[in-house]
Amino acid sequence: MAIPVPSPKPKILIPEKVSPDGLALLKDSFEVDEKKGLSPDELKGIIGEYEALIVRSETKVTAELLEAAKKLKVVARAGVGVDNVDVVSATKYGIIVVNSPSGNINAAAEHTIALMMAVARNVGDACSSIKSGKWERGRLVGIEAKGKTLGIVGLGKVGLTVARIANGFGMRLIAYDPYANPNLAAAASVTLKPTLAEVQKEADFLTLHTPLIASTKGMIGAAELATMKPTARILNVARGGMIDETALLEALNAGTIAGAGIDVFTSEPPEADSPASRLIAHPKVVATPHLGASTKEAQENVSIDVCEQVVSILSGELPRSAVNAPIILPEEYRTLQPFVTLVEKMGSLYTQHYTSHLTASGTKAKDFRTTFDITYEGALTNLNTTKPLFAALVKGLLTPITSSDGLNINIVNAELLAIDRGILINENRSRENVEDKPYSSFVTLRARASRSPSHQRTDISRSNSPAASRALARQEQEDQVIQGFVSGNKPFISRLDRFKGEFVPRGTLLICRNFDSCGKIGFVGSLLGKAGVNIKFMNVAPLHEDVEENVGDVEGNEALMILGVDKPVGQDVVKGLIGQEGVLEASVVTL
Ligand SMILES: NC(=O)c1ccc[n+]([C@@H]2O[C@H](COP(=O)([O-])OP(=O)(O)OC[C@H]3O[C@@H](n4cnc5c(N)ncnc54)[C@H](O)[C@@H]3O)[C@@H](O)[C@H]2O)c1
Ligand SMILES: O=C(O)[C@H](O)COP(=O)(O)O
Repeated sequence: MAIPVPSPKPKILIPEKVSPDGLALLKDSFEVDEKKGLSPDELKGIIGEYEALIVRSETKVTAELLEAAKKLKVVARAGVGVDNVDVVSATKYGIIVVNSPSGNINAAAEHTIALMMAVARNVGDACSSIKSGKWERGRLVGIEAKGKTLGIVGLGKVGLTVARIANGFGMRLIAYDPYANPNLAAAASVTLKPTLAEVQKEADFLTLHTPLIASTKGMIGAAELATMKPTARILNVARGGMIDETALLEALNAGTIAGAGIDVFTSEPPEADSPASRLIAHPKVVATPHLGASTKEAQENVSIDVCEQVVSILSGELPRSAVNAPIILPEEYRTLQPFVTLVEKMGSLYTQHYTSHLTASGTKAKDFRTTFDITYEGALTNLNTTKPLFAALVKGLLTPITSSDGLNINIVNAELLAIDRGILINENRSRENVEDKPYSSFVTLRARASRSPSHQRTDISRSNSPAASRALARQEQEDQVIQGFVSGNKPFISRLDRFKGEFVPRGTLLICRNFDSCGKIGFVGSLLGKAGVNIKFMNVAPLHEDVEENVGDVEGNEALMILGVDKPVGQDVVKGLIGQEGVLEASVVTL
């Protein structure tokens, strides 16, 4: 009689130090190999045997490694940041990437407070001094946190936790975060300021808690440091690259900044003789080697969180925090995919356009609102569920302002994430006849100027009285509106703000509001040409008829110019456009 050969257990590779608490969940059903210190070539040589890979921030999960990982189903990051994982390649190979977005929040917040107190009381300098046999009580007098102003940049999960702890120290709390939930800020006694400049100017301690994204890269440079108090101290437990390390070094040397507490660096570990390594050596700096998440408790949390998800995936179930999770289930794919793409692009266009446009006064107008109506018309009203569209909208709205690390939006968690951010989305279906339009379904996204109930607008629009018509015109002026449709499986935007005009939401777009008169196109084209930017297509959108009918002549001669360009347009070029030749406002978006 043939003896059945037991099928081998699936294998899991762990090339870094991950807490054993999570690994214990794996050991019965899987073969768990903990192999530290592998070179990239050694890792590539063995990865083909494994179905799961669990890493922290040190293992580089490259496209080359993933290509060799023929059996791999999941890469689990025991922490938040997936900067070390090539997520695009993982998605291409059908490998799910999961992380633990909240397991180390408290650890990062407490580490920030540890650095703040160490910098306030010269703990680093005092420790080196006493260890070298000195007794320098006079030189090492510090300051107290009580009564001082803590400026928080980025009031998300870690920023809010820092605020709550610092509140207990009796500090005054101010923050800059254009997308923060005002209710959560108020509950933590934090006053939100409209600009980073105000926070910089008032802060005795300035602490950074944003993701590293285009808008935060180098956000604290020489100009920003120059506006801070010379007694101010600066803290970074978020990501290297947000503070210009050379500028900070110069400010510390010049005595225009009093100290710094730094856990993260542009390059880790920092190269010898780099600005980062000179900062680390500076007596006014307390530095730690990316230890924000390195507590026993946080490591237990993240390890259990990701190991549970590895078990789910290897058992054929959906994980709770997949970085590259699908928004749509396979059976819905065919009908919904083009609309999911459209709605996600509308959300992303909303956030980028309304929070990055430069106006004639030269100031950046951040106008991110939190109450939205999304209306599905035509064939879309017959859908069984709009959950994927809702998730796509939340993803579109939030992705431009969050790094891929922290935000894994899918149909399961979209509503919760929106609520966390204080975002209210009313979904409506309208059976209005769209047969006269060149498409069968379209979607309207309306960000309300105030939290007025969604039915109010319908009531106004049904009335024919002049007063109601004026009220409608006012609302049209104040609401921010984006409308789109799908034709031939391709998404189109048909209205942006008060302007109608069809364009494909893809690539980099320069969007200018200008007086509708001759010469604009030539002017913008020549400025872009000088900057080496090529125009791929352009579209002029006049005022939308709803607005035109009701507003009269006041702004009737304005139009929107949308230019598809072949590369990003620098802020200096955008600034050069505004106020010239009737260009009133401009924004650059990448979709
Ligand atoms: N040092 C460590 O070991 C460690 C540990 C955990 C987290 N982190 C890092 O800490 C940072 C914060 O993490 P989190 O979990 O609180 O993230 P989060 O997404 O919860 O919060 C980030 C906040 O930044 C805000 N923001 C985005 N762009 C902004 C801008 N231009 N200006 C001002 N605010 C802006 C967002 O609105 C959000 O509220 C991340 O960079 C994360 O990678 C580091
Ligand atoms: O992204 C994170 O979770 C933190 O930066 C911690 O990274 P680590 O797991 O390498 O300590």
